[in-house]
Amino acid sequence: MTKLTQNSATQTTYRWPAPAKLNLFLHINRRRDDGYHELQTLFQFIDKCDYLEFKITDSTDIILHSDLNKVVATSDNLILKAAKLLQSETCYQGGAEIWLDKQLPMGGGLGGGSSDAATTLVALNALWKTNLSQNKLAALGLQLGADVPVFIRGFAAFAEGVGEHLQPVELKEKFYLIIVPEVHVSTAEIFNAPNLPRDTKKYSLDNLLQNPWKNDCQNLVINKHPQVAKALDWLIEYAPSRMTGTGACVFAEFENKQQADTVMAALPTDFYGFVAQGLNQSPLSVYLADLN
Ligand SMILES: C[C@@](CO)(OP(=O)(O)O)[C@H](O)COP(=O)(O)OP(=O)(O)OC[C@H]1O[C@@H](n2ccc(N)nc2=O)[C@H](O)[C@@H]1O
Ligand SMILES: Nc1ncnc2c1ncn2[C@@H]1O[C@H](COP(=O)(O)OP(=O)(O)O)[C@@H](O)[C@H]1O
Repeated sequence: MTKLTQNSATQTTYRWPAPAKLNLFLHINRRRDDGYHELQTLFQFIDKCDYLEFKITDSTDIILHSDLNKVVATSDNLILKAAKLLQSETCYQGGAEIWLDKQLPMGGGLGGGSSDAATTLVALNALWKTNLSQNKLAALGLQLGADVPVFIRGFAAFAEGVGEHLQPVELKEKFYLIIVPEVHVSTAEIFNAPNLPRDTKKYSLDNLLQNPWKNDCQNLVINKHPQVAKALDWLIEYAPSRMTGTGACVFAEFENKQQADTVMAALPTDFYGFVAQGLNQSPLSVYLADLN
């Protein structure tokens, strides 16, 4: 991975990865009084990432350079929210310029926005030398989204609660063919749907690992979005396949890269997809360890 790069302002900066995740299974156990849902889910990272570059500035402004500014309002951007949260929490007196190289599809259940937020917290904590512990960063991350803590912790994990109780797991690092249907699925809309199943029984991790894996949001999304159903129908002919998160991306799992590449070569031209490997350690935590 190239670490040093020349950004548009011709400064030499570091290129921090913000990897995607898959939910290898996703069970919804209960709706809490605050509207959030208790889940049991299995997170694994994949080796497909957004990349962020940071320059520390004397002014307190936080400036983001990205095409994303055209689609996501500045006030909603999780990168800016993360940087401002860290700044106010630590009373840091400077700011930052940030460059985002967006590679991950948005709203696909791959967690790109949450991962960008986590990388921003981890990178600025190092560059600003604000020295917050990982526990503190994960707690700040949770204020931004239920998925942010796993990206800060950096290990594949069995998650409970709303996604913040994390237990490390060693999984096979399989290869996945991921199809990105041309549809944006809103996480809030799925969780608010009256017919979402919300009563899957809680099981022990051992039990869950030994039984077939499923995603409780999948049927709802398939019924709403024929593009997701079509992608899954195609994939399932080749290998065990499911949806990640609240969709819309679907993935098939393979023991080796050659098998995944062979099916990828047969992908109909009206689908967009890519092959990625599952990772038990996040590229962000590998990167941080190499820097230190
Ligand atoms: C369900 C998951 C599984 O990974 O799906 P994806 O979003 O990646 O598809 C995540 O936990 C999502 O996490 P994240 O995307 O950070 O969600 P948040 O911004 O915290 O919440 C968005 C909305 O989803 C609902 N929500 C989210 C998480 C949760 N455990 N229960 C909920 O009910 C809430 O209505 C909330 O307003
Ligand atoms: N830096 C960011 N990257 C992607 N999406 C972002 C970002 N900041 C805010 N968002 C918002 O978060 C939503 C969900 O993004 P994303 O994490 O890609 O999807 P998902 O939660 O389905 O995995 C986007 O549709 C967008 O409105």
